[in-house]
Order: sequence, then structure tokens, then C-alpha cells
Amino acid sequence: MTVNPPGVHRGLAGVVVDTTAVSTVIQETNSLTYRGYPVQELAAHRSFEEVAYLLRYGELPDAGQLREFETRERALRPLGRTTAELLTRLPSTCHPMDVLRTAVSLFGAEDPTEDDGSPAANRAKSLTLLAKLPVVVAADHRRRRGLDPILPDPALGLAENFFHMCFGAVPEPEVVRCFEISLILYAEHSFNASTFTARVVTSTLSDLYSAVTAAIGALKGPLHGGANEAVMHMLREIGDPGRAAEWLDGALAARRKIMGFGHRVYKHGDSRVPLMQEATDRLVARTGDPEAVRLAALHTALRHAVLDRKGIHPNLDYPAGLAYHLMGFDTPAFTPIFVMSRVTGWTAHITEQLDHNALIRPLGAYNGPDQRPVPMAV
Ligand SMILES: CC(=O)SCCNC(=O)CCNC(=O)[C@H](O)C(C)(C)COP(=O)(O)OP(=O)(O)OC[C@H]1O[C@@H](n2cnc3c(N)ncnc32)[C@H](O)[C@@H]1OP(=O)(O)O
Ligand SMILES: O=C([O-])CC(=O)C(=O)O
Repeated sequence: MTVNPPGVHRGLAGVVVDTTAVSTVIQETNSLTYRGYPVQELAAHRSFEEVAYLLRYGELPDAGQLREFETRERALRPLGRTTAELLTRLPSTCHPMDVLRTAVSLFGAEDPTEDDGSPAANRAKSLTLLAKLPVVVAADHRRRRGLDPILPDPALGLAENFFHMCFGAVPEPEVVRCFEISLILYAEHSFNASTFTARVVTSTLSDLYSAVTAAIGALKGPLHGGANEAVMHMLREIGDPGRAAEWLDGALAARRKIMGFGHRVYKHGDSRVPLMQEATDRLVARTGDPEAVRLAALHTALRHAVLDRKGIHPNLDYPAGLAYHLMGFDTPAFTPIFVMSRVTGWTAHITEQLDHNALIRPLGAYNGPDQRPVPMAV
């Protein structure tokens, strides 16, 4: 265990840096609310678009407000020709998160209101990102398979349209619902590393696209959003349910972090996991595919082994990673899908940061050499 020097809070663990009305994680009850509503109830009864609206405006929409919001989102989906063309020129060896990060930067360069940080301008920019990011993720997913992009369909909701743009078909409602549940659960999580990154950039009065570009960079890391991809890599490495415990012992002996387990805030289990796990189990039962059943058995075996050996619970990335694989998405697209959802939380926090801005600039406790004279040049 790392011991902090007096007065130092490495990783800002336990440090409260500001107030927020967007969401709260209640550690004692392992629960999470968005604008006061339990996330489980939102996931059970509401669409992702309704949750996006809630995070943005603070209240759930009525029927008319939702219709207007959806109409505007659908109209904003098509990419500009320059962006679409530039993105196809990026090497397909780069990670899809690099494509997404570049795309947001390009959206900023194309937007004449980039430097207008007014709430209205920021709301317009955040809707643009909500609408366009899935188009970028889907086009990149297809490009890596050697396929041409499929244009967005304005007759479809965000989740259905994403499947349509990736695969040219919309799966059964149960699969779409499972995907939508994952988007709702991923949408917001208070002052996590990527949201805090967005707030730090915003606190300098930089623009929303810069803050989201930086947040994407933070989410990419395997200790944060990148873990949903890392879960699949790990399951492939283990290969067989019977090897889970032995593999785990080797990994722990090598001091490896087990991907998809542990959490900075939840110490007794992630509030979102039961719902995501149930939805993933339904996917497995639905396919009946022996490979899916074997992967699910391995997933369960590792979960039990980690709890048994280390007392550590899975986080949302653990079931979500398996669910995305079962839905047919290629592993490198998992974290970009997380971005499509978390952009709603990031942009709500950017607005909130600007509402009562204070430059974020902590101190560091110096532990370098004592002051010393510069030697004469030789
Ligand atoms: C959407 C999200 O971002 S959720 C998080 C996704 N990230 C992952 O799944 C990556 C794997 N998990 C981890 O690395 C960590 O649990 C983190 C980074 C998420 C949280 O870390 P922290 O709050 O800093 O906890 P910390 O790393 O101090 O862990 C406390 C102890 O539990 C151990 N531990 C925590 N998580 C894990 C893990 N996944 N595998 C092995 N050991 C772990 C640590 O080694 C440490 O043990 P020690 O006290 O003997 O040194
Ligand atoms: O809150 C965190 O530290 C990580 C995160 O974003 C999440 O769990 O959704």
C-alpha cells in the first residue's frame, strides 16, 4: 500500500473539490442517482435520449420536449464532408479512441461558435456531439472491417440507429434494450477521471470541444474506460472457464490489475453491475450459442475467483465488456461506445463548472533537490 506524505492526497482520493447537482454516488448504499433519480429506475423505464435530456436540463422531458429533442438530435447526425473524409485518412492501425478524439477536435475547428462559452452555445455543441459521435464510431467500426459507412437513419432512435450504422440491421428489441441500458448506466458518474479532466480544461475558460477531447484521452486509459476492452482481452487470454482461478493466481502473483474489477468509490460492489449483469445474462440465454455460453461461464468463474482471492467486486466495465462482445461489436469499439454515452455527463459538468467557475489548480509538495547554484558553463 502506498503511503502519502503528510498533507498530500495522491490521486485526490477522498478529496472533495466542488459541489455538483448532476449525480451522486452514495457509498453507504452503493447507489447512484442522476439529478436525484435512481439510475436503476431510469434504466428500467426511460430511453437513453430521455436520460441525456435529464442530465442536460436537470428535469425529465415531457412528451413535447422529448419529441423536439429527438428531432434535433436526428437532424444533426450527418457528418460534414470534410470531417468524414479526413477521418478516413487516419491510419487504421490507430486506436478507435484516437479517431474519436480527433473527430471532436475537428468538430471544434469546423464550428464558428467554438469560442462562445455561453450556456446556449454549449447546449448546441453538446447536442452536436451526442448526435455525431455514434456516426463516427460506426463508420470507423465498418472501415476496420473493410466496409463503407452506412448513413444514419432519422427514423430510428439513437441506439437502434447505431446498430443500423454498424451492421446494416437493427437486432431484436431485447438486444437494443440491453445496449440502451448500458448507455444509461455509463452516462454519468460524478467526478471520475475523465469528467474531472473536462472540468479542469473548462476551468481555464477553454472551449467545450477542447474539454471533451481531453476527456476522451482520459477515458481511453485501462484504469478508466479502457477497462471494458481490456476485459475481453483478458477473457481471451484465459480462454477456458477451468483456467480462471489458476490464471488469476498467476496474474496476482505478477501484481497485475484484474481488468473490470475494483473501483475508487465503490468498495462493496458497483451499484450498476447487477442490472448490467442481468441484461448480459439475458443476451447469453437468448443466443444459446455454445461459444457465448462458454465465455459467460468463464466470466462468472473469474468473478467468483476474484471475490474469493481478493474480496474485490466487478465494476460496470466487467459485464458491459462481455455484453458488447455478445452484441457483435469489435473489442476496440467498446470504449468509443462508452464515450457516446458519457459525453452527456461530461457536457452537463462543463455547463455546471462554468456556472460557478474557479480555476482548478492544486499544489504539489516539492520533493526534488534543495536549491543549488547553477554550475559555470564548461
Ligand atoms: C468506468 C470505470 O472507470 S470503472 C474502473 C475501471 N478500471 C478497471 O477495471 C481497472 C482495474 N481496477 C483498478 O485498477 C482499480 O480498482 C481502480 C484504478 C479502478 C481503483 O483504484 P484505487 O481506488 O486507486 O484503488 P487501489 O488501486 O488503491 O486498490 C486498493 C487495493 O486493491 C487492489 N486492487 C484494486 N483493484 C484491483 C484490481 N482490479 N486487481 C487487482 N488488485 C486490485 C490494489 O492492488 C490495492 O491493493 P494494495 O492495497 O495491496 O496495494
Ligand atoms: O467513477 C469512476 O471513478 C469511474 C467511472 O467513471 C465510472 O465508474 O463510471
